[in-house]
Amino acid sequence: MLEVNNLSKNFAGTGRETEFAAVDGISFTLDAGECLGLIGESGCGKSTTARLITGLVQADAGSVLLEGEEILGRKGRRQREVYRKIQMVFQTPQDSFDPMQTLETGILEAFRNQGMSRKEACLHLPELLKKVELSSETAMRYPRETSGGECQRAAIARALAVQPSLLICDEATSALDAAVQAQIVQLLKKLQREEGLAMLWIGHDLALVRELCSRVIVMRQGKIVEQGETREVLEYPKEEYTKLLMEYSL
Ligand SMILES: Nc1ncnc2c1ncn2[C@@H]1O[C@H](COP(=O)(O)OP(=O)(O)OP(=O)(O)O)[C@@H](O)[C@H]1O
Repeated sequence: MLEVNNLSKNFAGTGRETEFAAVDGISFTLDAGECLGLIGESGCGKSTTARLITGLVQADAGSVLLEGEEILGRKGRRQREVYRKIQMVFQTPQDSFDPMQTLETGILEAFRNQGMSRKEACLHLPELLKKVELSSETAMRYPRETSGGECQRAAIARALAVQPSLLICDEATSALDAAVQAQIVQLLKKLQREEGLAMLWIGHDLALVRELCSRVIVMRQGKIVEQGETREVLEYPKEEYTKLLMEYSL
C-alpha cells in the first residue's frame, strides 16, 4: 500500500557542519492492514520520515507511492487527498485540538472537511465515538477538561472520521501512564483488526512494538540499519546497534 524509495532529507546543521542528512536514502514498504514499527534512538530521523510521507516536510530526493501513486511534491487539492488518506496521531493530543473548541466540535470538523453537511456529520458522530470508546459527555468537554487518554481517543476518532488507509502514530502513547497506554494500544489493535487500517508506529517502547507490529524497521542517523519480522529482529538482532537499543530499553 505504501512504498518508500530512497527517501532523503537534509537539514542545515549547526557550527562547521553545513548540512546533515536527517533521513538518508531509506526504502521500505507497508502492506494494507499491516502495523509496521519504526524505532531508533532520539534524533535518528523517525518523525522526519513521518513528516516526509505526509508532505509536512518537503523531501530532497526519493519517492513515496501510496496505493501505487506518487504522493511527494503534491500541491492544493491533490495534497489534501493525501491528508485524507494518511492521518497522524501525536504524543500530546491536547495540542492538536483547538483549546477554544470542544472535542466534539473538532471531530465534527473532520467530517465536514470531507464535504459532509453538519446534519450528516452529527448522525455519524455517535458511531465513531463508540468505535473509540469515548462517551458523548466526554466529547462535549474542552481539551483542558479531559485526561490525556480521553483526548487521545478523541484524536484517534478525528483521524478515523476521514476514513484513512494509513494511520501514523508518532509516540502516540508516550505521554500516557502505563494503564492508559495499554488501553490505547488495545484500542488501536481493535481498530486495525476491525477496520483493516494500516499503521506506522513510531515509538521507543519495544514492548509496545512487540505487541503491535508485525514488522519493524531500526533507524540510526537517518539510515535503516535493520528491518524484518518484529520477533526475528528483536529476539535475534543481527546488528550491534539493535542489540544496544534493546539493552538500553530493558
Ligand atoms: N525542521 C528542522 N530543521 C532542522 N533540523 C531538524 C528539523 N527537524 C528535525 N531536525 C533534526 O533532524 C534530526 C532528526 O529529527 P527527528 O525529529 O526526525 O528525530 P526522531 O528520531 O523522531 O527523534 P525523537 O525520537 O526524539 O522524536 C534531529 O537531529 C533533529 O534535530
